[in-house]
Amino acid sequence: MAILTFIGAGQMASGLTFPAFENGHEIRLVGTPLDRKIIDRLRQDNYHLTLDRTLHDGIHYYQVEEMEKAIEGADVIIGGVSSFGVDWFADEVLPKLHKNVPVITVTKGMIDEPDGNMVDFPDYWQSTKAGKDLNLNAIGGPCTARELSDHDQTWVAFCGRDKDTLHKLKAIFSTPYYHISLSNDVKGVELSVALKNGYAMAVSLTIGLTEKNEGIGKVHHNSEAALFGQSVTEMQKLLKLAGVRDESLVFGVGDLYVTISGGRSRRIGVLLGRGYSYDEAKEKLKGETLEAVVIATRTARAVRAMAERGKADLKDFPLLLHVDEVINNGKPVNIPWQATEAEYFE
Ligand SMILES: NC(=O)C1=CN([C@@H]2O[C@H](COP(=O)(O)OP(=O)(O)OC[C@H]3O[C@@H](n4cnc5c(N)ncnc54)[C@H](OP(=O)(O)O)[C@@H]3O)[C@@H](O)[C@H]2O)C=CC1
Ligand SMILES: O=C(CO)COP(=O)(O)O
Repeated sequence: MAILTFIGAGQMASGLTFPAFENGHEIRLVGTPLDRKIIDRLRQDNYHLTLDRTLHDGIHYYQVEEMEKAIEGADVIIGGVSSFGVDWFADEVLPKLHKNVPVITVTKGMIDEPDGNMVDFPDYWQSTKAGKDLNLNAIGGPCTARELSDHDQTWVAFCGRDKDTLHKLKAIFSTPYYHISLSNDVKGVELSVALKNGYAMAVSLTIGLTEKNEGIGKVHHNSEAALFGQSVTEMQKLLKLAGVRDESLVFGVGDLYVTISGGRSRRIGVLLGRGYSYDEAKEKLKGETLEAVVIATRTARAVRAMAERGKADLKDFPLLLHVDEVINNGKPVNIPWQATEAEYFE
């Protein structure tokens, strides 16, 4: 039995307690300063307010000021914040961790540098004073927290630099419904699953457009599939520009599928497709964790920076740049269909 301390009691970290608890481990779930109500309610009856599921009885719950107590004696630390909590995690959590205790995080996202270099979060944390000696790993791939909580068959990748650590982490979390591939291409896996958020929003524009033209509830799959293909093409080019391994794309592609089917990034795309402005859509989804807009903005900025330096061709990214225009410049949705046509000759 291992002691697992989850920091951040959002939906994903809390969903991950299911496989971990069922494998017999001691679970300590610590809320961030924003999770106070979630922890209060969990302490009453194990019901998680935003996950909308009841966690296993026997999990230990901690408010943020009890974090150090929860970290004491832990064998693994699981980071559960969203991309909006990355700096809080760097400033408030990393300095409290011991370098021989592995960390694994669920956070998806990336930071773009002025030259267009895209930095994944494990690398970002590793570059901080408190993070430089830590053993930082991450989870990427298609996984919605509620479906994992419901024991739906789930397939993810654990990535990190040390093979033995990854095998140890896999043994802790692996169950007959939680399937874990391993990779040491941290940047590849993490960028792939981050990029898909912006593209899930882009594909979902077609869902909203269909509803706008033909009525709510009307569904067409051709247009969704067309932009799915275009998204994969653009993601593949982005990963190539980032210099990562080809096989890491597959985790982002699976993630794109699940996010279009049932993610929060879908909801904003659908509203934009229906004709709401970005501000109106944001207002309608107030309180939701919407990472897609930040990711699409950062990715478009990175592509433009690389294009200025002659490293990328803007013509390769019509969908990304259109989404960026819609959310950041108020342009109406007008999918650049012609630009998605390609010619492939040997
Ligand atoms: N690796 C994987 O398998 C998967 C990962 N994800 C990713 O996991 C991350 C968390 O998603 P999810 O749990 O669904 O989101 P939630 O919104 O449920 O939880 C987000 C967590 O981050 C905290 N947080 C947000 N902003 C801040 C801040 N400024 N400072 C400190 N803490 C903050 C939240 O507090 P509060 O709840 O009060 O906002 C909460 O603890 C996301 O990056 C998401 O993309 C998602 C699916 C699968
Ligand atoms: O990452 C996800 C599933 O793997 C969920 O994405 P959303 O943040 O869009 O809900």
